[in-house]
Amino acid sequence: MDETGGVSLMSEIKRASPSKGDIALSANAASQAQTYALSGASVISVLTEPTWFKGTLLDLRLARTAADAAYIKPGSQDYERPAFLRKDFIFDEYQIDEARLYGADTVLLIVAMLSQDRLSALYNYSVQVRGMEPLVEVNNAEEMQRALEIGAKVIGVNNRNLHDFNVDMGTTSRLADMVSGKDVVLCALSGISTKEDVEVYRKQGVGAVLVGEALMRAPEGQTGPFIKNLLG
Ligand SMILES: O=P(O)(O)OC[C@@H](O)[C@@H](O)c1c[nH]c2ccccc12
Repeated sequence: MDETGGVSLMSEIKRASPSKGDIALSANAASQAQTYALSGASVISVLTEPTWFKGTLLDLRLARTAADAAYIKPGSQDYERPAFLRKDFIFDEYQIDEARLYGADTVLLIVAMLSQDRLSALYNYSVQVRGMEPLVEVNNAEEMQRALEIGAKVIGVNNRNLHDFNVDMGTTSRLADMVSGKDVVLCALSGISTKEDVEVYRKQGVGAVLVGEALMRAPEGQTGPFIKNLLG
């Protein structure tokens, strides 16, 4: 997918989560996004959900604006501009419009949350009306089948089970065969924190990894080096 050994990084801005509680409450979305952008992240995922993740749509706008502004600085053109993902529980077309308005390039659609009809309608709306190819999240073979049925091209396997929050890093690996040879970018989501994790997925044909908590917990000044190490 890119020059960094084939695996792209989707770096996430996430202050809190239902499974981990508070992670980085005082995080500044703008500076976090600049660091991600200038360290080689291909996608910046911004949690906009307020109740469980303590995010806001304003975080998305600030992150997008700050990352764009960073590219005006001399010497900042070493990396491609990252794409922005609105991470939220999307169940209505209106939220897709909202995502666009606040600076997102695309949205997350969670298969487990939607009937097949609604999943398909939201997917088609995003692609055909807004020109945005969503990240479609699955957690098992049945959901993967549903994602393939609607024609999803970017499929994320969440290693975290949304019912009990257990993380099983093998979840992505076990489903990888279902997309091999298809025109699909397979993404591994959750629980990723080391170069070794990324390497395992790279060998299995995973195109992108999404990292949230590990990046949000990186000590001050260490986020950039952490990213470079993950990708290097
Ligand atoms: O913080 P981690 O372990 O790197 O995981 C991030 C990511 O997978 C997670 O934020 C996520 C995956 N799917 C979601 C759906 C909604 C909200 C959040 C998510």
